[in-house]
Amino acid sequence: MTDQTYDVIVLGAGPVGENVADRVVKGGLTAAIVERELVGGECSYWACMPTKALLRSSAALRAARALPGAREAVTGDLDVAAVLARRDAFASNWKDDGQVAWLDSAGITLHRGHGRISGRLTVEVTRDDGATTVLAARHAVVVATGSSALLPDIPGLREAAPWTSRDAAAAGTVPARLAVIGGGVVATEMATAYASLGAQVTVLVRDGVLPQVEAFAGELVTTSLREAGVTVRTGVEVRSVERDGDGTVHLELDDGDRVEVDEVLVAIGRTPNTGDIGLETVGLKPGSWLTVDDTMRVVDGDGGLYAAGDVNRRALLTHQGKYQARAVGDVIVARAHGAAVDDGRWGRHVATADERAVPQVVFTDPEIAAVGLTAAAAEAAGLRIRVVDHDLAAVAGSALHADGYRGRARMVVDEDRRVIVGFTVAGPDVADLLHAATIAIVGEVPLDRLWHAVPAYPTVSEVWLRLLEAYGR
Ligand SMILES: Cc1cc2nc3c(=O)[nH]c(=O)nc-3n(C[C@H](O)[C@H](O)[C@H](O)COP(=O)(O)OP(=O)(O)OC[C@H]3O[C@@H](n4cnc5c(N)ncnc54)[C@H](O)[C@@H]3O)c2cc1C
Ligand SMILES: NC(=O)c1ccc[n+]([C@@H]2O[C@H](COP(=O)([O-])OP(=O)(O)OC[C@H]3O[C@@H](n4cnc5c(N)ncnc54)[C@H](O)[C@@H]3O)[C@@H](O)[C@H]2O)c1
Repeated sequence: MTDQTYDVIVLGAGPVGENVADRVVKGGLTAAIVERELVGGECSYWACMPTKALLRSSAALRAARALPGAREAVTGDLDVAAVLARRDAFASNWKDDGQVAWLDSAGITLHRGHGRISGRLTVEVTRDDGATTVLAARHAVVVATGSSALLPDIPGLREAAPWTSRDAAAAGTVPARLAVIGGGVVATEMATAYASLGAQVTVLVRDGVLPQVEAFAGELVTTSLREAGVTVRTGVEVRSVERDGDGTVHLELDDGDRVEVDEVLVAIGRTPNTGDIGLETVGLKPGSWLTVDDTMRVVDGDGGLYAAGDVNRRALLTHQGKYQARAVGDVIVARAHGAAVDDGRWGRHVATADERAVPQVVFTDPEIAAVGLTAAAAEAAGLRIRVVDHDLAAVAGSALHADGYRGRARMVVDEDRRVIVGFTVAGPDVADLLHAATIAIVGEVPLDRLWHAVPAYPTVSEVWLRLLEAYGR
């Protein structure tokens, strides 16, 4: 029996679910959103916001210490309690009143509880007290349930109560010794943060540091982590973990070494939140990532099922998930109204940029900002490329920005089309340089035209001119 009917039901009120619901309501449809924890999702309370708050104060301190005059004015160390308090504020003290008020103002109906699909266009919501409500959708059910930390099957690990990204983001105290398993984005950002907060950090990496980005960027981060006192061990696997009666965690490595710490953070990637959402009722496999077409409609679904954000594995980033949300919200509205669907390449109803133009900033020291393909990925994709590198320290704006500035930029050019397909820059405070590259890639701006986009002097952006000069005209 159906209790309530809406045009669209969104499962999960993370940043992506919220944006899907907002979009369909703006398009004239009704929407309900189902959330089992906090409205705002992982990003607001346990991921993007709190982790960036943990990193920001020490980055500002580093910047001041890199400048004569400012350096002399810094007379103390980082105030850890103040950093944690600012982090708490950025996580809204783990309360979602503000987000709930926003849902209200946007005309979206919130159903609190665990949502499960119970057949085509039907969702059952189970509240904490066990009461259930059955919701029906006229047009679409959108799964935006996100992802959770993946735990490897290392003997003793689960029993040792390891930290996941959630614990690292929300910790109330800083452990004296922290081991980090993994070398990706979470591992390097949290190693940077906790080292700055005073922990003795050991990073245990199976492969290389930040394997997803250009190798020079991972090398710069490794060097600076080591300079900050972090032990970075690459090419090691953790064999077993044990927490003893005193709370000390003992890790045994595959080379026989042992590491003793107070907490161990596992940061080896994500698993989709699809294990208990009723996928079996619509012929899909519980626990799997949801494969979608470019309009975010689930492949092998029932036609009314969509998936956006982390759960479809296209790009596990908030901004990219919200981009998908705009496309999927609009396409649901178009289909509901029988309007034309604009699903051609770069059309309104598709998320084409997911393919080859995903921007990401890693907030380590130095920051890494990258968009599009790495040189290796471009070659693997069969492109005929030319790689152009430039030393970021050799740009007037960088030299002014900080003494001893270290950094590097790379552009990857598709030689057949003479357009940029990849851009990576590593250096202090480079995050906001990235959008220019994203525009160049998405706009497929010809290199000959880029010469007319003149970077202001003396800014770090002048690296664009240096890269073009190195490429030649
Ligand atoms: C430590 C860390 C730092 C990060 N930093 C950044 C960053 O700086 N920038 C960036 O772009 N990305 C960052 N990310 C990635 C970013 O957090 C995710 O890409 C983003 O949160 C995905 O949004 P989402 O809405 O798809 O999922 P989520 O944010 O995970 O939201 C999903 C929501 O669905 C709810 N839910 C799940 N199952 C059910 C169910 N059955 N019923 C009801 N509700 C359900 C959950 O409770 C949750 O609220 C970071 C990730 C981590 C782990
Ligand atoms: N600033 C940001 O934009 C930001 C920050 C944090 C996280 N995120 C997103 O969150 C997602 C999750 O981040 P993450 O760091 O957990 O994953 P990741 O995919 O970035 O890195 C995982 C790392 O773990 C290693 N690994 C995998 N399996 C392993 C195993 N069994 N043992 C040891 N090492 C193993 C991999 O080689 C890789 O280095 C990413 O997709 C990332 O984009 C984004």
